[in-house]
Amino acid sequence: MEAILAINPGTTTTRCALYAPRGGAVELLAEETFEHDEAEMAQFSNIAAQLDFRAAQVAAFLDWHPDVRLVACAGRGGMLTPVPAGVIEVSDALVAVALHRPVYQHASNLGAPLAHRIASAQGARAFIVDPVSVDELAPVARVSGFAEIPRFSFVHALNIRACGRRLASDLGKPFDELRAVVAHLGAGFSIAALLGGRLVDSSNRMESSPFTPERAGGLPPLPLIELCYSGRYTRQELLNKLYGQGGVYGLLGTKDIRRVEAMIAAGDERAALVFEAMLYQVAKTVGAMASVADFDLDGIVLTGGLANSSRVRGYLDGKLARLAPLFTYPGSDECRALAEGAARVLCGTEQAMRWPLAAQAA
Ligand SMILES: Nc1ncnc2c1ncn2[C@@H]1O[C@H](COP(=O)(O)OP(=O)(O)O)[C@@H](O)[C@H]1O
Ligand SMILES: CCCC(=O)OP(=O)(O)O
Repeated sequence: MEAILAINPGTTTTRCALYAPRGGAVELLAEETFEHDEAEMAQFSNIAAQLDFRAAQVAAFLDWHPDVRLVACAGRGGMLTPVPAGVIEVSDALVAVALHRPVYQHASNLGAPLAHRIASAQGARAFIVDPVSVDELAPVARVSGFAEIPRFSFVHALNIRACGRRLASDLGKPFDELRAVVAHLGAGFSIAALLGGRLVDSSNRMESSPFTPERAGGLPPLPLIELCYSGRYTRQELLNKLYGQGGVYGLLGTKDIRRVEAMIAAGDERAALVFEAMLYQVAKTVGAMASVADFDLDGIVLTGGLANSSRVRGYLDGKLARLAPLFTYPGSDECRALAEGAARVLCGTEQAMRWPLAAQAA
């Protein structure tokens, strides 16, 4: 049976799924999540060094399904240089950038190399879809008050655009006419204004943004500069405090919001304050993105792991319901979104871009 393999490498997991293409849509055949504990990952000096380890797991997953013939592999795209939204065909040059010259280190940089390796072995095509380096910021959104550091985009483009498509379909509206704010609330958050199918502005984990279960979010710059020069921490220690060990983890010692809710239920007032502060910052950022849309919205979408929580939904509904109708699409089915991107290319409804993209080659 013909199938598309989707590969989503995350910090602590490698998710794989097989889908049968059905025109531009897909049907799930099988899925597997390989969990990687911290001790296991500590043996690798950097993300690129994890490639063989993760490739072996994806190969094992494929061995469990000998009846499928791959027509395409779609990997989650990484922290590349800025690209438009859409599907990009993976080439040797793209693999080299993702592995050796990414803009930042992130597990998603392995999506292109993994897809390319497996597709090449099976004579299939390899793609990445809506990588986290999608940058469709409007010119006005790029200007900061410091010429050397303009605003830029790193965003959960894959899930946010998939949610936009789903909202458009639920509202019976074309995607390219949709006006929405989508709040992706996972281990990291991205809150984006999606106007006419474009991510014209978004909060960015690298700059001012709400704190998350594991990321510190936007911090006052002057104390941060002082801390950088204080000698108290190495560069890597500070980076870890901002990404991975910041946010709720740094404040309460857990990244699991279900545990935080249990602490609140047991009467922990500090946990209640931190939980509220995180969502208060989310609501403020949704409001900012609503202003980008001139407060003229078809809907606000809550998605990602935190959207499973009725306490999270209740708080944000109380703050935001007057702005626009709220829609909840819990979790993030990124493997399906990857496979759907590949399926759209295979059936000819979307063209894959070639790397290097025209703007980069110029
Ligand atoms: N039912 C739930 N209630 C509250 N929080 C949840 C629930 N399910 C998942 N979460 C939280 O969502 C976060 C992970 O989100 P997820 O989108 O799965 O992560 P990732 O960004 O790694 O893909 C964790 O902080 C987790 O505790
Ligand atoms: C949006 C940048 C990529 C990112 O932070 O992804 P995760 O939250 O999935 O780690």
